[in-house]
Amino acid sequence: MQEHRPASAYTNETPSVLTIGTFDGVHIGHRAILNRLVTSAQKEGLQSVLLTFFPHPRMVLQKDTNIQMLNTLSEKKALLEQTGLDHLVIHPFTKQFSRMTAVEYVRDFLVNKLKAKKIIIGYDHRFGRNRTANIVDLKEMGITYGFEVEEISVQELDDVAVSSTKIRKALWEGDVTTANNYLGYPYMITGTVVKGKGIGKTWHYPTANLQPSQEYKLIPKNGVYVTKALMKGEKKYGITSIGTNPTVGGKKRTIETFFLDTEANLYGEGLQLEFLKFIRNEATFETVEKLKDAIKEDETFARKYIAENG
Ligand SMILES: Cc1cc2nc3c(=O)[nH]c(=O)nc-3n(C[C@H](O)[C@H](O)[C@H](O)COP(=O)(O)O)c2cc1C
Ligand SMILES: Nc1ncnc2c1ncn2[C@@H]1O[C@H](COP(=O)(O)OP(=O)(O)O)[C@@H](O)[C@H]1O
Repeated sequence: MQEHRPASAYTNETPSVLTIGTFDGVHIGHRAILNRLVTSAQKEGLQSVLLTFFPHPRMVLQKDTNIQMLNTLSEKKALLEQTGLDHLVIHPFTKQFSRMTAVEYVRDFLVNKLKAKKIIIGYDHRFGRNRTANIVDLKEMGITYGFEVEEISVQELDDVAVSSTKIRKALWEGDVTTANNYLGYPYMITGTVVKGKGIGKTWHYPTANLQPSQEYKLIPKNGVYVTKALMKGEKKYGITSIGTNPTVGGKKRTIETFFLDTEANLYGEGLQLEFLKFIRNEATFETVEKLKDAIKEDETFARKYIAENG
């Protein structure tokens, strides 16, 4: 898969089959559409192209700083890489871009730049300045500019929307099992290990504090989870606590992992943490001793889970 950022970097002259969207999560429903795109391009000897806008239109137009996404851009690239897609075009959704008329957008951008010969798109897709144009307009423009429009059915689009909503809701409720079923892979947070309070080591439970690489990344509900990460190519399981550590009077929300059977200095390391199973809610214990007992139980739970599922 080749990456082109911004769209002006795209110079391939072979006609393309194009789809447009955020594809946040690249979940099973998204992959069905991408599979259709890739297969159609292969059959007709065309290039398969996904046009995605980054930063997300909502970040730009509504200055939405609370936006929560299932994928960072680099996670999304890695997932798309597996789909067989030829080209990922990442274009910044600026105010100026949003003011393009529907005809300018279709003629100059989709046809002249991205060489669209076929556009696979949802029946409810809207585009152009103020999002005034719809799929009927797109089909008419197709006659003028020589491309075909293939509509993604109501059913298929519904499935995609339902999955995205279910995944977000499940993660906000800590239900990573449901989220992972819809995603088709374990939910992950990528980031860097930073220094914490330095208490963990004194309890024989050192915890690697993960600073997510992007602020817009959705963090699952506060609680304790069985997790997994690769360290120098080696699979390591852990128990991760997401929360404010109320027992020790913490305030900041942290993502801390005690890795089982591991001894390593992880400060400054990049980690991709995969969430496998919810264990329990975060709790405020009366004493640190009781918290340590709870962590011991979490560890027992995790070892059993890994033995049965790992
Ligand atoms: C598996 C696990 C479960 C945890 N559960 C809780 C909890 O329920 N409540 C809480 O206040 N802190 C919990 N903690 C967080 C500890 O309070 C925290 O790891 C400790 O304060 C050490 O922090 P430090 O790594 O910044 O030194 C948990 C930590 C781990 C590793
Ligand atoms: N098994 C392990 N799991 C997690 N971190 C470990 C482990 N073994 C050693 N470490 C190191 O210990 C650090 C965490 O120790 P801790 O006392 O909790 O300090 P901090 O509060 O700074 O996170 C990690 O960042 C990592 O470098």
